[in-house]
Amino acid sequence: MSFNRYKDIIEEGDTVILYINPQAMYAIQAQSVIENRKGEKIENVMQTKYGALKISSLFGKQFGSKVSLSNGWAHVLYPTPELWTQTLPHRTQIIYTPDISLIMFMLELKPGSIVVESGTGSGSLTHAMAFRVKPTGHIYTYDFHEQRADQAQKEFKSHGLSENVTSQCRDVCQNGFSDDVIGKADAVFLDLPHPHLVVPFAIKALKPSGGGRICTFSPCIEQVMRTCQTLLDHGFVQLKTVECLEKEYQVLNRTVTTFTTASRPPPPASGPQNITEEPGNEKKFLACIPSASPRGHTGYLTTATFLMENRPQPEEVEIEDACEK
Ligand SMILES: C[S@@+](CC[C@H](N)C(=O)[O-])C[C@H]1O[C@@H](n2cnc3c(N)ncnc32)[C@H](O)[C@@H]1O
Repeated sequence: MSFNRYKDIIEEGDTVILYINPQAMYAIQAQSVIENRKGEKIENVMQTKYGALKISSLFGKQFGSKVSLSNGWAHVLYPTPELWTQTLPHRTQIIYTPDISLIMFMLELKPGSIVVESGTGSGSLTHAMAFRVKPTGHIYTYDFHEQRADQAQKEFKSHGLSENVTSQCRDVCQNGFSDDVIGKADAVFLDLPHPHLVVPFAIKALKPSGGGRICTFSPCIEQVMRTCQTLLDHGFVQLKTVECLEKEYQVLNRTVTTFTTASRPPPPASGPQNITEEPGNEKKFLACIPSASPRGHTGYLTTATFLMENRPQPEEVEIEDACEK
């Protein structure tokens, strides 16, 4: 299975997105047999709101086709990074597609880019970035939580992304990035509690030619202020902080009844009135209506460019101790 190369037919071991409707989508591992709690091998049957699905019934089916559930139907889709972000098992808070698109745009990622990322978290952003920089680019991603780093590594492998992603367990606030990335990165992305502590290490990771980009994701403005000050102190320029707020519109059929002066019913007396609308006064049209519950704040994205000539001398830079924070 590979997110990188499309295939047509579902086989054992593939990751498949079971799409019932926009609110009910599941990432499933196509395995015919699984172990139950007692360690016994049993047939893998998935339960959904619309009934059961025998996973082995998917083998040989084409991605995109319609499949029967015991009380309905669904479509089986090929996994893309966007669908994965909507269905992945959450081990942490994750970054969603609207922020992801903006991050990749602001970091100027393209095929061949080398990116250093921390923390890996649930790997939502990593999948999208790996897809963007393939076939020759690479994402080096770090998380200090051992199980998260291991699980992410397993997912990158099973999704065929190992050629484009290296995942390591490491505390980047304390120890910076590993030696193999020093001077290699076109871009650094930080989504962890103290991004300002990582700025000096980010400089080491960025290409010495300069012009490298950094982006940090921070849920609160105090963290943004601290990060911006540190970026300025370390020679970054073109600082910009943005917040990505998605406003969704629904396109719906609507009907309004218009009244001419002659056909307008008299003002109601007391009690309920039975107003019958005259034919010909109804107007049907397509309306564009803002969603009743727009998505709210996720985080602030701060980007900046590193200029080599602005690089501070070693004695000018103090690397703060993470333990003091
Ligand atoms: C919010 S999650 C990242 C989510 C990720 N961007 C995604 O889209 O799935 C933050 C991660 O940073 C990791 N982290 C926090 N401090 C760290 C540090 N000092 N070094 C490395 N990882 C760290 C946490 O373990 C956590 O998994």
